[in-house]
Amino acid sequence: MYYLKSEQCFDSAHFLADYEGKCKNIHGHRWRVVVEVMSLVLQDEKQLKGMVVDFAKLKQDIKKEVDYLDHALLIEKNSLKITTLQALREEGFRIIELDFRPTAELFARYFYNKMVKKGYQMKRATIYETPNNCASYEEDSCLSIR
Ligand SMILES: Nc1nc2c(c(=O)[nH]1)N=C([C@H](O)[C@H](O)COP(=O)(O)OP(=O)(O)OP(=O)(O)O)CN2
Ligand SMILES: [Zn+2]
Repeated sequence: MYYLKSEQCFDSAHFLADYEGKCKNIHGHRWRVVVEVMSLVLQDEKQLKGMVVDFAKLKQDIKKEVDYLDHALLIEKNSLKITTLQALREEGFRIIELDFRPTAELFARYFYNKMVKKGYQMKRATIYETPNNCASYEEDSCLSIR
């Protein structure tokens, strides 16, 4: 099996609703997204010969997803009062509502699934919330413990 690893970063704010502690406040992170793809075979065509995928394409595909979340306030749907959300939007802030709690674990699953939808065979997606803390999502190991 061949494995490729590529990473991108984005800077965004979030908060954890229903969290007792400092992370209930709006705060920012430089989120580091590390994507690992895999393949049993390598390509055979001239330009891509000997590659799983061109790093340039992999990088571009990750960057597209990461850029969507960049410089925004990432909120879990229904975690702010409608009037608060409206007021923030009226101020012109970029707000992205997510249908999940914006934790590192769930962002890892989010990026994993985004890359699967683009046709990649995923090994793992890892999200660093801080330089010291990260969460990973993968599905292979889940299958083997069923
Ligand atoms: N399992 C998880 N735990 C926590 C998450 C998470 O996504 N998954 N997220 C948070 C908060 O978002 C918080 O910003 C992280 O807080 P903390 O670990 O305390 O980070 P610091 O800013 O203090 O950075 P360090 O580099 O670790 O000092 C909380 N928990
Ligand atoms: Zn945080």
